[in-house]
Amino acid sequence: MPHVLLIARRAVGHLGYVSAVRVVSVDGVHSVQQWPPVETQPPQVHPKAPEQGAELTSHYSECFGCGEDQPGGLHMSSTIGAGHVVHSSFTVSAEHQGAPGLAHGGLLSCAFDEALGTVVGQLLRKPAVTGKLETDFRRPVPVGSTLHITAELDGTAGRKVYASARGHLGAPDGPVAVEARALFVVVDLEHFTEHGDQDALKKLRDSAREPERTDRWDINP
Ligand SMILES: CCCCCCCC(=O)SCCNC(=O)CCNC(=O)[C@H](O)C(C)(C)COP(=O)(O)OP(=O)(O)OC[C@H]1O[C@@H](n2cnc3c(N)ncnc32)[C@H](O)[C@@H]1OP(=O)(O)O
Repeated sequence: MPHVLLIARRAVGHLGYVSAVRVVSVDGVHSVQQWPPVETQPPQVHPKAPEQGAELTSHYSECFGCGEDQPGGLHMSSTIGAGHVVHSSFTVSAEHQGAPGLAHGGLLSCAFDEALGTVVGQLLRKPAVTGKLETDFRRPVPVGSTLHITAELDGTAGRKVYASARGHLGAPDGPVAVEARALFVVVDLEHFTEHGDQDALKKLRDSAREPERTDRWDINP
């Protein structure tokens, strides 16, 4: 099935910043999508965002995506890249199978949610949650392989943050197996205090007081 993906990025004068046009051709049927779907402003990286090359620690030890205390989790690791980019890696294990020997698509979407959430949270340092996540599965991802995911901030529009990511199979320059785009929405702390687990939030808040853990609380409590 032929897929053609073309991403063109341009500055739109003083009105806005990013306009990426995504052209997809599937079996001769063409559809043109603009990404981000609305006019956006350039992402404002927080002055306290980790510097390029910084290896990120988990924002919450029980997070399914990156938590070290989550035995069934994805145990993803991430590093800050150049510009508005975070590099993450995810190794597919037998627990992540859908078909025999192949990663489950939902698990792969989860890995992208994590990678995209990481670029948003770590670079903007505002609590934000996924509002919409769209994933294109382009190649099967076998058990034992590692996906090298590059996630990038594409722009902001008020509380809306747009980010996209590509997952390369086996190596950072390997073939693209999965792509994803997401809308994150910046939320107040009440989002977590009203709907989340109060005890776990208190534990997280307390651990954020430890000097080496000050990175945790302001990202995604
Ligand atoms: C470092 C961290 C890594 C973590 C990675 C993992 C991240 C996650 O998985 S978070 C968990 C999954 N997500 C959630 O549980 C979110 C559940 N949803 C919600 O709480 C709410 O719907 C929420 C907060 C997204 C939006 O609600 P609310 O705050 O009332 O804002 P609302 O006015 O509806 O939306 C804000 C804007 O976003 C737009 N928007 C919201 N959802 C969507 C959507 N699905 N599609 C398109 N636009 C949307 C709205 O149209 C609105 O746009 P505008 O400002 O132009 O009017």
